[in-house]
Amino acid sequence: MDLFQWSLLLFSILVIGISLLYRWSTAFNFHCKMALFFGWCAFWTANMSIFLSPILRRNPDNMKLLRTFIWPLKRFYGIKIAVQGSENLNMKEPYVMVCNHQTYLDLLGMMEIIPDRCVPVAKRELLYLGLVGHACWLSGMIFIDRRKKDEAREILRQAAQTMWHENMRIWVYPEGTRNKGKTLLPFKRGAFHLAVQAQVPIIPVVISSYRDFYCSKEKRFTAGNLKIRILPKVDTKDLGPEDIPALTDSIHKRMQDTYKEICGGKDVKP
Ligand SMILES: CCCCCCCCCCCCCC(=O)SCCNC(=O)CCNC(=O)[C@H](O)C(C)(C)COP(=O)(O)OP(=O)(O)OC[C@H]1O[C@@H](n2cnc3c(N)ncnc32)[C@H](O)[C@@H]1OP(=O)(O)O
Ligand SMILES: CCCCCCCC/C=C\CCCCCCCC(=O)OC[C@@H](O)COP(=O)(O)O
Repeated sequence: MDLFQWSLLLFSILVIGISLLYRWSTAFNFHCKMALFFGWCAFWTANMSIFLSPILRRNPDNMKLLRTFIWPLKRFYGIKIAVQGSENLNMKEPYVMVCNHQTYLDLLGMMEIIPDRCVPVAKRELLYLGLVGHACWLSGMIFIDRRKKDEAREILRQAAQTMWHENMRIWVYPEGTRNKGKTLLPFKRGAFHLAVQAQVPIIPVVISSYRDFYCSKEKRFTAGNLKIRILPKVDTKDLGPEDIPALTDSIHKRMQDTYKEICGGKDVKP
């Protein structure tokens, strides 16, 4: 091989090496940040469960603790969260909040705006995460088994009865699961039945796409900006079960349009 061929070979090795290193370091960075996320949540919930359970009773007020624990995470990650429409939460009465669900990181956005005495509806599997589950239970979260649909509806019916009595707000991810698609999934009806049964307003919340700074498939997680838009309340007064399909569809459409708007006017991949 002459000098030119040697230098070509060396150059190719360098380019491949640097791009591999970059890929590995991006993936390494991603895994470290995700480990921090789960480790952080596990650490604080375990502390809450072990040290505070003797003095705490199951109460939605304990959500304040989870909210405080989570708060520093966005700083570590360099995620700037811009909230629009927070005035729409200035209500004393109970309400149901519905929000789109993309990744576990939605917890950061949720805890940024979740009002006092508001608890999420969560999948029952969370309860089985030991001390994490216990802390969630202590915070008054509502657990449903998504496979036992009748039981889930009954749990929500009971929640509807206690919302006024206990002055509670409830946060539901109406897509029912995390969604990495370009558009919102069709909504499950539980949140809307809940609001109609309790005769409380619904407040739609939309979180913008994470794709600029986070993608689990590409193992990419950098600093970035997130927008949260809280939409005006939708009244459910005098609505009955027959109105639920139309109510669900109209809120889905508003949230879908808002998602598109806050993601820069285009369908995007989170
Ligand atoms: C440091 C800090 C750490 C913090 C760590 C932890 C933080 C943790 C945060 C946790 C975040 C965790 C986040 C998570 O875990 S998200 C996952 C859990 N959450 C959900 O799944 C909520 C969304 N799901 C629903 O709302 C479903 O509807 C349910 C599960 C209730 C039923 O499922 P199903 O598949 O059956 O629902 P369908 O909508 O297709 O409806 C089918 C039919 O049933 C009718 N129907 C529906 N509902 C009701 C009702 N209530 N009363 C009377 N009827 C009702 C409906 O009209 C329809 O009938 P028709 O209209 O076609 O005739
Ligand atoms: C480096 C990995 C280490 C893993 C250690 C696991 C220990 C668990 C520690 C902390 C748990 C934090 C709990 C975060 C819960 C976020 C709730 C959530 O967003 O659940 C997803 C659910 O809405 C929908 O579930 P699916 O999309 O149907 O599934």
